[in-house]
Amino acid sequence: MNRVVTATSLIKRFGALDAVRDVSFDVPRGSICGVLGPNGAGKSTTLRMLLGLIEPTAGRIEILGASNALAVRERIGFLPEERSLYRRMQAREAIAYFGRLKGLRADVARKRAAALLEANGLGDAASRRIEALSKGMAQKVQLLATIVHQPDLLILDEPFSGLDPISQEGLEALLRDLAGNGTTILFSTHVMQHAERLCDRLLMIARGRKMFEGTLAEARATVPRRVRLRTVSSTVQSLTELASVMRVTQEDEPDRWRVDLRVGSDPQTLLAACFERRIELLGFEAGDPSLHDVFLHLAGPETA
Ligand SMILES: Nc1ncnc2c1ncn2[C@@H]1O[C@H](COP(=O)(O)OP(=O)(O)OP(=O)(O)O)[C@@H](O)[C@H]1O
Repeated sequence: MNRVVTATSLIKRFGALDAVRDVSFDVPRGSICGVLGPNGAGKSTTLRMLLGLIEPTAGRIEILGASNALAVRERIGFLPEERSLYRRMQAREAIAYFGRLKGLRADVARKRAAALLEANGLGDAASRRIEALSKGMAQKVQLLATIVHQPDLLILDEPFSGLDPISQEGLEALLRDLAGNGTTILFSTHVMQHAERLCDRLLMIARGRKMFEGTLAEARATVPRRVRLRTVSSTVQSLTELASVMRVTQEDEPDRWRVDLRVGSDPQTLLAACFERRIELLGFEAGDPSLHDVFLHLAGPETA
């Protein structure tokens, strides 16, 4: 695997608090990788260590081939959780300014800023001050400022927070475009649905510990599959070697059952067993577990 980030046994203590406890993970080149976890899990602390903003208490980081992000800062874009654009600057100038900070020539930075605004539906906002933009527009401008120097690696801390659903969709589309053009993206979120739609890879952390690292399919495979059945035949209760079977207690719908498959059983095996035992099915629905289900399963209900 061609990796852009390799973090090994990262630990961060703040006084008596273990904010990050022995977390290791990789970010493959070209991937969209989500760092998931509830508030206080240690996501921002992990990203800040990668960026060289805070020193790990222990552990090793390799980022774009360097042991310290500051050595490769021109190749990294970072959107912090606390948004900060100079409110009196015009949108185009604000983006160009960040480009200049990353080493672009003034004329190149301005040209790119104008092109980015245009390409992202904000052409009309180019000469408006940041303070005159809506929150969603200002956030988009800040993201454009983060990518104006065309970084190889983009790190975003909670990029979706504070955006309405339409702006969230717009941001998802922009991130997909960037990834399609070869940018590696690492972002933190506590909203599982964004990760579910966007990510190739996931890192789940809870209370500073890594709970899972891998693909979406691998994450889903950690949870026993659940099937929702409809049948009036109570023979369904005899399927105990395959699953734990519970009637869904709704008086007006006595034919509904929740079937939690045992490890190693899959919905096809269950379906075959139903036919074999002549259980007449009125409904059979085998949904994928959501990332929320995966998180609850791995980290426990009190963490989600
Ligand atoms: N500079 C600091 N000094 C002391 N404690 C800190 C500091 N930064 C973070 N913490 C603590 O470390 C823990 C992890 O915080 P962190 O910000 O990494 O969580 P997070 O997963 O990003 O949460 P959120 O989604 O709320 O931003 C929290 O208990 C937090 O209070």
